[in-house]
Amino acid sequence: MSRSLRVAVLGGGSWGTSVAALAARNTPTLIWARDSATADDINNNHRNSRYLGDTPLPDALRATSDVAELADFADVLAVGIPSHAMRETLGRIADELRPWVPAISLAKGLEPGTRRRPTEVIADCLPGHPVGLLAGPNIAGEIAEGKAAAAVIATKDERVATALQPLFTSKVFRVYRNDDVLGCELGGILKNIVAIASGMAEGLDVGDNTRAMVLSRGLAEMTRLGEAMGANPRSFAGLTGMGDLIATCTSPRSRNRRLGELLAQGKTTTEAVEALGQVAEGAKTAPTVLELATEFGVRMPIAETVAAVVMGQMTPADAYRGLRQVTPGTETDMG
Ligand SMILES: NC(=O)C1=CN([C@@H]2O[C@H](COP(=O)(O)OP(=O)(O)OC[C@H]3O[C@@H](n4cnc5c(N)ncnc54)[C@H](OP(=O)(O)O)[C@@H]3O)[C@@H](O)[C@H]2O)C=CC1
Ligand SMILES: O=C(CO)COP(=O)(O)O
Repeated sequence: MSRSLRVAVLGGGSWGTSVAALAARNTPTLIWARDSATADDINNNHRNSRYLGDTPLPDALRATSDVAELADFADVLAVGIPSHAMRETLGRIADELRPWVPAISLAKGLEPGTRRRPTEVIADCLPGHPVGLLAGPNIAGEIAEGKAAAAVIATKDERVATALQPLFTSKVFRVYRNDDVLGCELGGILKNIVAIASGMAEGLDVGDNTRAMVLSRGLAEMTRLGEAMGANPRSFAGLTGMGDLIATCTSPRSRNRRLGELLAQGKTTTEAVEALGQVAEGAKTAPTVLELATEFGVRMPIAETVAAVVMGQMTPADAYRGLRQVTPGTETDMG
């Protein structure tokens, strides 16, 4: 009988660790954290105290801060590095990986400067490797605590998706397949921007009706951009679109939503990011998405407004005054 596929996770933050914990319950799993103290904490205490507090991790999960050891171990690579640092980190492992190893992105942001999606960055850095992503409404702390959820593995290759599905599945974590990589990836990336708007709504106490408007119209502009870029609009109604939008916009544990709240309290973006101590991809992604919107000729008033706030060009209160002033078109045209 062939041995089970070994999962290597690049990135020892909250999501990389939570995904590694899922995999470690099914198959041998090794996680790489650049900070050796994090690797030691996982190996010795079965915790990642910095990112997941006291939540216990499986005893079987092993950690390293040596990329070569991770590359040597990998039958499957899951990449849990924030988008802005993914290229540099993959560059350290690219030559060491066996060429057939599939690489699955866990990230939900665009690379600043290039506007490339994480799966595109992976394809640039690991040419020839099967590429895909895992996404959905998955607030890391909840997954690590064993709360029930579902996600999607998106790849173009059905056989790869089918091989990967059981590695991350548990009794309480259901993994679907979708071949619309673009749509699934954009859902996770774009919802972070709407989550910042939702956090600002919370901080400004504008009310639940206003927040529902922002979520619905946010989903409309996410879908509009996705469709213009060639994604399947139905993906935006699924787990990686509406599902993740609802989780991130409503969860007090979402970093993007918290960023919005901090901005509404009068913090600058730099102060808010520092106060979070964890990545909130929407802050860098919002201005980058506007470049895509221009390229594809799509109107994105919510992204425009969030970008103006994170760049310090508008206050959250003015943003909400502005959003209320958008001239409504036909709803189903998503205008
Ligand atoms: N947390 C969540 O609920 C979810 C997050 N995601 C996505 O997962 C991705 C990873 O985020 P997440 O784990 O949450 O982030 P965290 O902020 O929890 O952790 C970030 C991790 O990335 C590492 N890192 C940061 N900069 C670099 C760098 N320059 N080189 C190498 N490593 C670096 C950090 O290392 P160090 O500790 O040494 O700084 C840390 O291990 C993001 O794209 C996020 O949107 C997706 C689904 C759920
Ligand atoms: O993507 C997420 C949940 O699916 C996590 O969102 P935050 O990065 O806002 O915490």
